[in-house]
Amino acid sequence: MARGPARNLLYLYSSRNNFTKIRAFLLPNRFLHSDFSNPSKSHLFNTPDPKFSKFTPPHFTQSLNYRFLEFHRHPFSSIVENESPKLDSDDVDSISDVGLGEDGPRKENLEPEKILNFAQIASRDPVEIYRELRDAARNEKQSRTDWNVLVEIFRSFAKSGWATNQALAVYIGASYFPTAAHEFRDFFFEKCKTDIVKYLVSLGPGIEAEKFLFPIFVEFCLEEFPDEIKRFRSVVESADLTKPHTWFPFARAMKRKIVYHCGPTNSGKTYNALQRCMEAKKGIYCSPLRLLAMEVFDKVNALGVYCSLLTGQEKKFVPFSNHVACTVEMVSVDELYDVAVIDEIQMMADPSRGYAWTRALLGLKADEIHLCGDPSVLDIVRRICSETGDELVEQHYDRFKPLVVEAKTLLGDLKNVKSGDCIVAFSRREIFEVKLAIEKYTKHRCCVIYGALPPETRRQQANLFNDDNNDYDILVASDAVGMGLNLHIRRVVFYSLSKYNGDKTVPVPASQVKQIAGRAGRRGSPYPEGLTTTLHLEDLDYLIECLKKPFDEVKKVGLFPFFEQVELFAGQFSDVTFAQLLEKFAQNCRLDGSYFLCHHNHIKKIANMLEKVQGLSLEDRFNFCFAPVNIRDPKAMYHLLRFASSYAHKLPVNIAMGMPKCTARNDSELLDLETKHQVLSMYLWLSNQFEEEKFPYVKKVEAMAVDIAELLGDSLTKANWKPESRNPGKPKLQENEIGHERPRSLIKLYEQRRKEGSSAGQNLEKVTA
Ligand SMILES: Nc1ncnc2c1ncn2[C@@H]1O[C@H](COP(=O)(O)OP(=O)(O)OP(=O)(O)O)[C@@H](O)[C@H]1O
Ligand SMILES: [Mg+2]
Repeated sequence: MARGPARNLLYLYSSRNNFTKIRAFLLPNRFLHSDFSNPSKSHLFNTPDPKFSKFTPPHFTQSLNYRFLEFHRHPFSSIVENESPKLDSDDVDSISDVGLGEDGPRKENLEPEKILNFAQIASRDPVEIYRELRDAARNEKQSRTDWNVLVEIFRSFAKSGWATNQALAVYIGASYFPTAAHEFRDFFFEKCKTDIVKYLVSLGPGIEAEKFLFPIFVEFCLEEFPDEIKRFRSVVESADLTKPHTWFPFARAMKRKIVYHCGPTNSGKTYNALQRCMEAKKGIYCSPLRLLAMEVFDKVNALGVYCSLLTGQEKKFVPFSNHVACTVEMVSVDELYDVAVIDEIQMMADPSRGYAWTRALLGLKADEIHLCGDPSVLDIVRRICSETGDELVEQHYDRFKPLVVEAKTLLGDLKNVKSGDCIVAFSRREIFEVKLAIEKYTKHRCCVIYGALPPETRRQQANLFNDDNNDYDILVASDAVGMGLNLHIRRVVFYSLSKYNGDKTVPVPASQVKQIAGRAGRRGSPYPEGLTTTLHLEDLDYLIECLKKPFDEVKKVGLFPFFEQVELFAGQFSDVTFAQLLEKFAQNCRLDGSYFLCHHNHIKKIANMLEKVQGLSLEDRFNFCFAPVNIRDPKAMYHLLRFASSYAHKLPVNIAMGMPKCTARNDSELLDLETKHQVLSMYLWLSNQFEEEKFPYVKKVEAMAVDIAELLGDSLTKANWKPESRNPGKPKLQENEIGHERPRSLIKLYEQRRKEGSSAGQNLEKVTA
């Protein structure tokens, strides 16, 4: 296809290819982005080609090389990649010459000469445009209408998310961008030239104009703000979380084999991975929960393989053991293992704790690593393995027995519960309401499991439920039941399918519904075939929808900086609090496209509370902030503050907490026991993070924790009172007179209101207020 200058113009306004895309290879920066994101296609642009000669003046290549270096080194490659035009040879060949396209800027009625002029402006080197403006004596006069459009264009530029992101690439920070954009506007207004203004006006306010202005803006910034750029650059470089696989050179030096056991719940993933681990000379099992680490510790030892236990709270060293069961946060990336198991690998995407799984996968020094989990992170694990150079073997599993949905439901009446049922509710309050109602209106007795209970108590309740020789044949549980415990559940009944997320009540995500429902029917239990249903008929459709839904593919997994990285970053600032430092880190850190920075509001809340404690080093603060504490429980927070103060004053940290004498007689006594156990658990955790001599009461605290866990278990088996709320501000569900039936399905209301077109969150808040 012959391409003369006239045809080149038509390329610009092709109807099949949008304007941006085509303009992309006419402008140096766009050109570069293509080059950068897809080196294999770079020949399209780098080879001197007569067909583009009109748009590639000789100095262009020079300026391109310079930019290429800049962008190549810049940290936000993912941003640039996302923005890069996907231009390939087909794009060029398929450009039709039928006329103007829909996507172009207001060009429909432009005369050919104007198009030609604009094409020339669009294709000019921004460096040259910038210099021309800079060297101009003053602005050329513009019409009022054009001026007004120009003002709008610059207003939109200053607020542009796209430009703000792109500016990071040249180390103009997001907080500095508005100032820089403002100065740029003043500069432009002072020097503007009619042909450029006309071209901008033809584009109008929006992304097209922003993309045209941006490279000129960059030239302006490089010349005007070298100090700011330098400062921001060193801040950004010290918050570099890109290429996390390079943080573990020893693991990278190894030839590791990764085996991904991929499948739904109850399909034998953990069983098979553990078998392999037990056969190895030296193995480690990384658990998502303390409870599960304890289960594996017991199981492996019972099978005759010596195994130690390591969690934040306890270190049980078994003599001669070469195996260890630990919580994933505690895994050592220094020790060498033959086989490692990382359970529930999909937790890599957990907004708060994901970093611990990512670290284990990237950093473990093991010849063989077995990952167990659902398929949601399979793709990202493939990507990570191609970066790390590890071999990946995939083993896919199906459920031993399919999960059956009971369409009848409980018809809204808890009297229809049957032996072996697990009723799942999503708040402590609902759990106790359900227990109370079942025990009042039926002959069944209930065990309870929820997140605030110590693992020992959850286990005791699980054993009580699994044991056939007692009346405790119903389990009432929160989502804490979704992972870890070996439970003999015949049927999972969802009391509701909505959950308070700390802000508002929302439907429970499908992946969680699947995980919980999948607990019904376990191989080796008296009920190998699982059933699931809902209390209310109107929730059934949502349950079925969730179970049918394929697993969402995870696009990003969590990361969090090590202390050393935070320390390096802290060196850039003086006079900022630790919470502010974390905030700044989050604003400035650089991440590759497959990673996100884990939520750290919890850490910031503790950091703020500890701000008034003098004498803690940065490292002490960092460690205290990870303490396992319920930030919504003021008593627990008070004890943490007290521990940190004693530690800072170099005093022995004491527990100073009375021991309850008897089981709880009401809900507030039960809440008190829960808090007391959490405080003891926190003490033990801290004693493992800091020098033990600073926490001299570990033995006493361990004994107290065992006693309280027992008291909690005994209290729960007797509990027959109405629940209280630890957090009075939290929305409560409506209660009906007898307190065991919800009046209406929240999910149904949610769906209905969503159909009506208003926002789900607002609606549910109305329902739950
Ligand atoms: N080959 C096997 N022989 C005997 N028991 C098995 C076998 N495979 C699995 N089991 C038992 O089946 C149950 C479910 O297996 P496992 O815990 O490995 O499933 P999973 O896929 O990891 O489920 P989850 O997602 O719930 O963790 C366990 O009690 C396990 O001991
Ligand atoms: Mg498992």
